[in-house]
Amino acid sequence: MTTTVESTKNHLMIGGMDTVKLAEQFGTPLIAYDTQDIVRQVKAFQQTFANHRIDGIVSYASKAFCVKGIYQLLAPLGVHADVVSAGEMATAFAAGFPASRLSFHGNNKSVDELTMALDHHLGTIIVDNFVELHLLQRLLQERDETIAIQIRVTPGVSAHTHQYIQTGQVDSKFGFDIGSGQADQALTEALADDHLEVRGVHAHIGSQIFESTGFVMAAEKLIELLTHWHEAFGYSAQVLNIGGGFGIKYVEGDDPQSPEDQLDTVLTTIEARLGNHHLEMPEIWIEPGRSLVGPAGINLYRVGANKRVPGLLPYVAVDGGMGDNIRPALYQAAYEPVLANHVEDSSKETIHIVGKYCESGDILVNEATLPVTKTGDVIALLATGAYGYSMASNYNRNPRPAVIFIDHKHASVVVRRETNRDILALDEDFKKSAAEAR
Ligand SMILES: Cc1ncc(COP(=O)(O)O)c(C=O)c1O
Ligand SMILES: N[C@@H](CCCC[NH3+])C(=O)O
Repeated sequence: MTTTVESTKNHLMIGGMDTVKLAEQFGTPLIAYDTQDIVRQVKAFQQTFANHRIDGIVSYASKAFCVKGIYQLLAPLGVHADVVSAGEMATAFAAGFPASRLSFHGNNKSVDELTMALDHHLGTIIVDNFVELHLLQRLLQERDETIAIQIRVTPGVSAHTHQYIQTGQVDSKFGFDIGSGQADQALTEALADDHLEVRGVHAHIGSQIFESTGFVMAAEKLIELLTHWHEAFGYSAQVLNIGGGFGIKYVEGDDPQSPEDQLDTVLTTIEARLGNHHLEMPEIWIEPGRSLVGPAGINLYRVGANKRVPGLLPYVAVDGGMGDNIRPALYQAAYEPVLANHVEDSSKETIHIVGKYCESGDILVNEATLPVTKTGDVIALLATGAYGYSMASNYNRNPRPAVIFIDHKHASVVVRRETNRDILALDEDFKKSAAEAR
């Protein structure tokens, strides 16, 4: 449990520290993570693999939250990570994360990005399509180098989740299609190229998945594919990568099967199906993003203005909003709010918690029932650790918040708060350049 309530002061605590004091010390909006919550979930995944005596790799999906600090937290735990851009790669390198434990994902990797990956001898490229495959082959041939790859396929499984975050169905921009023979073609071409070490197969079926059924179906499909590849091409995979997507609880009423329980069920299926087909157990990879960092993070805001119209729910505005958390506006995502400086009170009211951005849709929590709030109060949203800071923007030229890690009751800034100077850093002086051109 990341957050608790301190009973004398009635304050919300994270990782044993008072959120009201953190808000004062570091300013708001503020994103705070309980590092030990992340560590605990990594260990729960690793323990599940160990219980099955399966060689398992936990490869953190960096897109959920990508800053140097997270790589530095995860590296000593033996975790791998996947990156999807030069920027994520550069962040991992800057943090000292071993390149051999990075895999490179993406449906449109550029020449420059693939070159960067090869220059740094990345552990794995997860090949997504034929254009990329052929580009990679050309680059490797020019350099006369080899690299390990996994072949990403679309298993034809739609996870039961928001349509924008489903990826495993056949009609998807990601991965080689199985049914039309594309995946076979990709394998054949890759096996024929000495510059590629084909380690195995990858699939990712979606995100925020609450129960293991989709994973089980995808794993069954992948094992069918591996059986076919074994029979048709004599190919034995060393890696079976089932992607990420383990769901988390955001609000009361969300009741996901725990990520490690979902994994446990999938591993049991994999063991049984491989046995039926007399295939050796490959290394099993998972790519959790949200489940590692989501529950560990909270956002802290300070209450400013409010608007009260008789007969309507009050609007209570905080000093952040869609710039630091786009998920409510983008996916109608729901979050649990807490009045951090006065958690419990018998008198409560229902309000809209809104941000400060110039969009009517900038609503962080549509109907929140909280103790009555006043200007200067601190509101926390819980479980904001995934896809919050990583999808943050400078809309309305607002600076992005600071991010802190709470580690054994010590708070460290892992990303400093942006300033107007940071925001202006990329702007060029058009007036000057136009005058020079004349
Ligand atoms: C290929 C791949 N792996 C892993 C993830 C991480 O997903 P999640 O954060 O839901 O665990 C994603 C994002 O959905 C992804 O596209
Ligand atoms: N950004 C999404 C998840 C996308 C997963 C990326 N493959 C979210 O906030 O829920």
